Amino acid sequence: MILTVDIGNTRIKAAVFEGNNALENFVFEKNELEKKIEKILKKFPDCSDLVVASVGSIEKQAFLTFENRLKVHFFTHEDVFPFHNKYATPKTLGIDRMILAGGATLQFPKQNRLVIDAGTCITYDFIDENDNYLGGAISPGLRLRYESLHNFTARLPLLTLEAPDNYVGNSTPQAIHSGVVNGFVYEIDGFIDEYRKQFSNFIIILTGGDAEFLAKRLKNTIFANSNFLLESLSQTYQYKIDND
Ligand SMILES: Nc1ncnc2c1ncn2[C@@H]1O[C@H](COP(=O)(O)OP(=O)(O)O)[C@@H](O)[C@H]1O
Ligand SMILES: CC(C)(COP(=O)(O)O)[C@@H](O)C(=O)NCCC(=O)O
Ligand SMILES: [K+]
Repeated sequence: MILTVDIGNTRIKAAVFEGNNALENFVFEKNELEKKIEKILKKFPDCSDLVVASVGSIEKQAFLTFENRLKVHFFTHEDVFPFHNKYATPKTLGIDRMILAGGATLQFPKQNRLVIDAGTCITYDFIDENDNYLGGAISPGLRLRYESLHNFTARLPLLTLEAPDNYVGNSTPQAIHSGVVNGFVYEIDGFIDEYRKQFSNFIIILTGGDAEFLAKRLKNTIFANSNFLLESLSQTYQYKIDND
């Protein structure tokens, strides 16, 4: 039994896995890390490994306290991954993107794959059928768009996510919802269309905190799996153990 922990820039997500089965999922804030992990381990005392991917501000030292109880693995660029990294700056590629690429390679063998993670940022990652990680794109996520409109202007209010009534927003709030939500949806559909021009066939995996909201609004039909990063963490860890 393993406990996987994904430390993003907004929230921490965790899940306990028995083989490929997620037994329970958890979401919490950075300041609750130690307390929450204690609680999870109390509930699942059979966890033998704690596996972490962090792009947030939390480093390996935060997990030292658990090392006398279970095996702690904090993923880094030094680990073995199931793909060939063709990024021009492989050492700066986000560990979350490497884990997503690892999971996509292992779960969908011998095909082109596009992974879209709609989290704090939207990340696009493309792994071709020969398991070459080619790269992708990084853009602001949904909440980041609402927050930056507010933070970098004098007159725009901070709004929370709401589906716009219309493309033609007839008030400040409706104009912001239209711009943020429609811009977000058009961007992703637009990217998918561009990839389709370049690669005839690929599967699309959509994940991240906004995946569910997004999936039903896209022109392209995509199956959303909010748990894909944690599943990938568990699978990439197993791959690492088998190939070290
Ligand atoms: N309770 C919540 N707190 C913060 N963001 C949330 C929440 N529920 C949904 N979201 C959405 O999730 C996105 C962040 O996704 P997430 O996958 O948690 O990010 P990260 O992995 O970067 O920490 C935000 O854009 C926001 O719209
Ligand atoms: C792009 C990211 C900030 C996304 O983080 P997230 O939205 O998952 O919190 C993260 O993958 C990162 O810090 N990447 C480093 C730069 C790169 O991947 O090229
Ligand atoms: K992301």
